[in-house]
Amino acid sequence: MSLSCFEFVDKKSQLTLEEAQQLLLDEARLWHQQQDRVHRLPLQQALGAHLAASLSAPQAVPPHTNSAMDGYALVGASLVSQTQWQLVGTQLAGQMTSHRLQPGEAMAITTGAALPPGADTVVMQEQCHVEGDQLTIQRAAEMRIGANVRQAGEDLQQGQQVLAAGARLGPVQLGLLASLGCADVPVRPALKVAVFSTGDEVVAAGQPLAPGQIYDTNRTSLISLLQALGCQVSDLGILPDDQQVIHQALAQAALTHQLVITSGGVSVGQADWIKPVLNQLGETRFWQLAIRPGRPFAFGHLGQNASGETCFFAGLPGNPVAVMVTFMLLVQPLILALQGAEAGAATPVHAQAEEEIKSRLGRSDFYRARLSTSPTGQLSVRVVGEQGSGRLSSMHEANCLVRLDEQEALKARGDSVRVYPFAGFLAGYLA
Ligand SMILES: Nc1nc2c(c(=O)[nH]1)N[C@H]1C(S)=C(S)[C@@H](COP(=O)(O)OP(=O)(O)OC[C@H]3O[C@@H](n4cnc5c(N)ncnc54)[C@H](O)[C@@H]3O)O[C@H]1N2
Ligand code: MOO
Repeated sequence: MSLSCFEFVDKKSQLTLEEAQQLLLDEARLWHQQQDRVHRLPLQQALGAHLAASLSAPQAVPPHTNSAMDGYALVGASLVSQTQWQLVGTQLAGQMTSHRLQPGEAMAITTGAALPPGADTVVMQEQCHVEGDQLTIQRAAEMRIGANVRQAGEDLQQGQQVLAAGARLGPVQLGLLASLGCADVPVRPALKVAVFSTGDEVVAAGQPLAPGQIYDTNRTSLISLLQALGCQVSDLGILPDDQQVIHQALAQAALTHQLVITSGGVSVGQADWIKPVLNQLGETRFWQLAIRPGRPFAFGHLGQNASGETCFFAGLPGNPVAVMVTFMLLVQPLILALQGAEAGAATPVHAQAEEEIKSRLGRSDFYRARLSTSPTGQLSVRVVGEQGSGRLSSMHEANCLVRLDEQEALKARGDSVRVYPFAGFLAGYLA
């Protein structure tokens, strides 16, 4: 809890967002050089994981040339010379006839069935007429040779790189690997992350509130954000504003995790113990950023865990919106990098300001806002709701953050502004 009434700020010691992001990515790169963590997961357990190695197609997809329609397979050149074809059998999906079709012959075929030898064209059933074993085709001469046929390897060729190392495995990527017959994949193991809330005033949901107390918002937000990134999360509860207890709890958590995250107690108040404890247990790599919300943000190391790996620490501010914003801008890129992702921090898009926007202070200001698309495809954005960093309800109204830097103190209506859509952060698979 911050009890100090004065705000003394040494602006020179505050990193910009980009400086902080770069430092986090450098730390993650170093960490990866020190250990080569790979394990194999069955495809259906690999959602959200990152590939540890690039993967090439062991075989072509589709493996055989096949029909895209239910209909009749024939020799395409015969469409101009014939008016009738003799039906010589049926090829269902999963079957493989050895009969080689001659120009005057046709074979009934279903969607997905391999083309019989000699055939190169399929005519849709709806354009055909069958009597006995004789097939006639409406406007046969207008048909395209090669119509309704999917060539072997037209989706993926054998040996072609399908996914690069670091790719995030979402539903699309997992489907692609399944189409190649992969039963399991080499991935980076899920990051083990411990989450604490801190503060004497903070109470877990389900308990009665005494005067002066509030419910714990941040643990729930953080745990769900971490789960969406595929982390293995330990919910370690709420710590009181007590240096000894915090010291003990962080030291213990550092033994079995790769990242420990706290919220609250990271500012300059009399009861803010996070920074001193971080310095006792390990080291602070940076503290205080030139962003709002989220200036008090501590990043560092808590020494080594029981596996000999560096255990990272992120001390987020207590205000619930500052938690969300610093997670999106800083913790998420760190986690993605530690989990071996190829993508870095989210990049902004540009949109027209629907109204004037003023920056409030000499740092990067992130406003909760709503991004819309006009019928002509023009992106526009307006700030929504109250911007106090304790006011989570305006986060719910918003679908993006608008960023105004120190040198962009005022944006007029119609000016272009930088926007970070939540979809880019929260969907994760887009990263
Ligand atoms: N003199 C100064 N005071 C403050 C500064 C500063 O630079 N100088 N920075 C302000 C900013 S910016 C923020 S953000 C806060 C961050 O302070 P702390 O990280 O020490 O956080 P607390 O003081 O513990 O809490 C802030 C606020 O958030 C509420 N909180 C805390 N944890 C939770 C939780 N789990 N769920 C819901 N709400 C929580 C807490 O009750 C406070 O209201 O410091 C400013 N002060
Ligand atoms: O981190 Mo604070 O007020 O900038 O929310």
